[in-house]
Amino acid sequence: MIESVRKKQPLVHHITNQVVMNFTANGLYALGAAPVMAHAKEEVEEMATVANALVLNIGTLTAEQIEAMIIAGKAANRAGTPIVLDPVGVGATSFRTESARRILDEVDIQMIRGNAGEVASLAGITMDVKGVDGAEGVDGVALASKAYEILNVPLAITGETDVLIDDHEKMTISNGDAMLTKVTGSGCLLSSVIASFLAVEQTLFSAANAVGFYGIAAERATEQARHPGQFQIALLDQLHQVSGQDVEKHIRLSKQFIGQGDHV
Ligand SMILES: Nc1ncnc2c1ncn2[C@@H]1O[C@H](COP(=O)(O)OP(=O)(O)O)[C@@H](O)[C@H]1O
Ligand SMILES: Cc1ncsc1CCOP(=O)(O)O
Ligand SMILES: [Mg+2]
Repeated sequence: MIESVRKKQPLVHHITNQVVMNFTANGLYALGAAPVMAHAKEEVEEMATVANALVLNIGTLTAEQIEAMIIAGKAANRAGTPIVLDPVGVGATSFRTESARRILDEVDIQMIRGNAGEVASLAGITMDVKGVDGAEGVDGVALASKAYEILNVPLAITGETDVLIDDHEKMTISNGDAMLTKVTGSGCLLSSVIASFLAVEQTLFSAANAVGFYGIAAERATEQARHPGQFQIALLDQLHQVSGQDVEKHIRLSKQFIGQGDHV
């Protein structure tokens, strides 16, 4: 799958937060995609129409930016372009929670990627969320079915184990390294990596492949860099180097088929 991404070099339009813009752009260039950050209401419709995927990330949201996200989202929907929503910090403030829910009401989202605290809050499942980091000790695997039942949008809930869910399947992926939690933007970059893969193939397996690819890159990065600063750079280097064969060989993925009624 990563080889198809590198071949296609998908244009990934981002409306994203101010903290992670540079890191995200570098991460996408490193893996072989083409990022563009375009936020102005006056241009997002045009940009989303030509892009191969759209990322809506509410990390440093403003009222005007949410308007731009809805304009871009509707344009992407008209073009059949996949959209990933990163609900950064949902649950921490009511503005974040209400804005993310408004986006979900007005735009068809192909995948929500967030930590367990964010996804639970978005679904209205009670949890304690502070800032933009996940709630402590929350089991994403247990949360996934309940949250999917409520939100009815494919989910990637990340943490020590990542869980992806749609109508048909639930998948867990246990690649990655805790060092990812020491670098700001590691979740945001993953959302953009998923969007790059969905630009090539709009399936849950494609998103799972993106999560595995990213986790393997992080594992290799920690072999070279034991501290956060070096790790951030090593991660970019590994996103450039990990191959499709590496993913096939090292992905730790388990699948569970979902029959009728299993979500309940
Ligand atoms: N304890 C952990 N061990 C290994 N990987 C982790 C751990 N916590 C998070 N990750 C990985 O870090 C990346 C970002 O996930 P997460 O920290 O949940 O996002 P966010 O930064 O949005 O809170 C994902 O690839 C996830 O698998
Ligand atoms: C620290 C911070 N504050 C607002 S957005 C942001 C970045 C969050 O990035 P991530 O969720 O990927 O760690
Ligand atoms: Mg995040």
